[in-house]
Amino acid sequence: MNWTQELIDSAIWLSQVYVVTLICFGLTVWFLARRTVWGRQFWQLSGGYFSPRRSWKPILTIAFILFLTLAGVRLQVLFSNWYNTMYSALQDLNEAAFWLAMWLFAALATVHVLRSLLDYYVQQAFSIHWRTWLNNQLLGRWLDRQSYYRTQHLEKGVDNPDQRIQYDVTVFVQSSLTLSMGVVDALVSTVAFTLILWGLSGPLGLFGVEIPRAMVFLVFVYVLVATLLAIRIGRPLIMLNFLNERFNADYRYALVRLREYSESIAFYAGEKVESTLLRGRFAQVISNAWAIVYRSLKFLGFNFSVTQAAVVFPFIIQAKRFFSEQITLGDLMQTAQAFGRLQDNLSFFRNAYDEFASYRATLDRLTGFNRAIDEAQQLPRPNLNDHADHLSIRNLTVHTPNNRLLIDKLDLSLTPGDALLIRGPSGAGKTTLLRAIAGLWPFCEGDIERPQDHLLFLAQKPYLPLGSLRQALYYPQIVSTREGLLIDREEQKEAAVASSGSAPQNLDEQVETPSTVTPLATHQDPQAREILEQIQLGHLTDRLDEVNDWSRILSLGEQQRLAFGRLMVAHPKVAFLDEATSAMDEGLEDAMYRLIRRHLPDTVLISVGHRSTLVRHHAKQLNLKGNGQWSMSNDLPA
Ligand SMILES: Nc1ncnc2c1ncn2[C@@H]1O[C@H](COP(=O)(O)OP(=O)(O)OP(=O)(O)O)[C@@H](O)[C@H]1O
Repeated sequence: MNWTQELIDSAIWLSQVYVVTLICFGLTVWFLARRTVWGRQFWQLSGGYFSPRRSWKPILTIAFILFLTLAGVRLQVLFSNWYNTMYSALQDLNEAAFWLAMWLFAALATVHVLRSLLDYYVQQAFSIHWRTWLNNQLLGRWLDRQSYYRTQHLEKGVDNPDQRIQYDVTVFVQSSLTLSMGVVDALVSTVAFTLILWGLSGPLGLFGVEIPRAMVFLVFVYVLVATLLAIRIGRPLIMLNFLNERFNADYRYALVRLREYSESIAFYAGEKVESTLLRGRFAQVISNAWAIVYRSLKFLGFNFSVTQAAVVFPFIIQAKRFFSEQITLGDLMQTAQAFGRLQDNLSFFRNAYDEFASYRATLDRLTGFNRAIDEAQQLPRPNLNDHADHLSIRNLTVHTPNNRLLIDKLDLSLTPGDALLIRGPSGAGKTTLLRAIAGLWPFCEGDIERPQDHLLFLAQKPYLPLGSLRQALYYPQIVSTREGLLIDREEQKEAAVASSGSAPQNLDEQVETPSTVTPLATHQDPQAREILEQIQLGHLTDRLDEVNDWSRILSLGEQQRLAFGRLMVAHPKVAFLDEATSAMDEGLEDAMYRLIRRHLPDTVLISVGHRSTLVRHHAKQLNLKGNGQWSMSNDLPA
């Protein structure tokens, strides 16, 4: 074999095959994206990423990855030829040729290692960019126009959105790449090794008929039959994998809720109920896992048998020609190697069926997620004019999701400095009215005028974000303190480096949790400290920059006072207080309302509450009856 010529041939082969593959790859993607369900799903999710109008980079990178994949195929062909050279040298007892083969191997192996590393790097970099783009897309859509909230009003909501955004995106990107490049690799290798095998195989007599180049035909028939059977056996795995993701996510969610509501559950001593629920969900996971095991046993058992039978097959067929000296030992070994490669390549489709099954399940989940967002955004909204600087409601009718009338044709107008108290029996629709004004409630019609950005809603249990107390106070404004998570990430990197020298131990201890992170430098911010004093949380001024789970540390009354602090920071034009003082004693409640009135004299206050002590802070009162009827009373003692 002339290895100098081989080098030139390889360059020519690579350039020709590259052009052909590039065209075929493009046409196939185009065809699949138009003609198959999953192709359309893929395009719906990622068409934007590959659009040249956005950037040429993704397409160019894919083209480069394709080139590296083909270079890999060519290297395998060269290795196959090398086997022939080496075994022939051994058979001829040609020492010089043997040592030359060793040098050749060193050169081929070096190129192989470099190509593999470059391929790994480019594929990973590409996946990370693609994943970042897709994550931003989904996250943007999920947060846009409150889809994360409104999807709960859909008839068929969306389960485990967290899993879909975090996990499925990663799997989708990785599998798209490995599957598509796997197919290219398998197809091109199939052609290349078929040609090698064609040159090496001879005729075979079967039932009195002589089949020329029998081995090539036999391997194709063999793998084709095996693939068809494997697809039949493996089909149920698609559904089982889909269910596996869902059941695991459901179980994880139940565990997260146990953590979130640990105190309430502990007070109720609700361990039995929780345990039943958790065990029930885990049982689902396990029974599905068994179903996967049994189905995989059949599937893998079949695959293993097919692969094992293929090991001796080429030797048996070529043995006669070898012993009659028609072919050399090198030829025999190359036949076995080429047959093995061909078998592997053709079997790619059979073996990858499993991965393709979960890939389709992932596609279903991601497109289902997108569809739910679209539907949520199409849910009706009241006519919201959010450019006004006052609050005015005309003809507002509010229903429950099952069409029970809550409020009928409400008219209301409030000017700066007004204070309105909404009262009524439980379930009358007080909170729902606030939801409607916020634009969150789809089941209402009418006209609402209100300011756009200067609204603040305080719920009975204020939401405290993850982070420092300062961030909780300024929420929803973004505060430029260093985030605990940032520090965490640095620490994780350090831990990863520290553990790289030895087997990782006690990673839990090496990576600290946010609550034990070194306290951040306290900001000398007089406003925040002053506000804390005014809302009677002066004892917390030195802990403003402590990152902690504040919703667990602060009592409900303290959290409600912190929410009043938010009002003072935000200076809203309209503030909604939904039972926002329920956990305070009457003295504190009075102090908080007076404080707000003193600091925000022009803010429109709309409170929801049952306590009669609230009446004195509100000159107007709206009474909801719960059956659509309502009444307004004005000029109560302020
Ligand atoms: N997401 C929902 N799906 C179905 N029904 C809902 C939903 N949200 C609220 N409702 C129903 O709408 C009605 C009004 O609820 P809302 O929370 O507004 O009452 P409320 O007057 O604030 O009561 P409370 O004083 O007890 O807080 C209730 O009957 C409630 O069950």
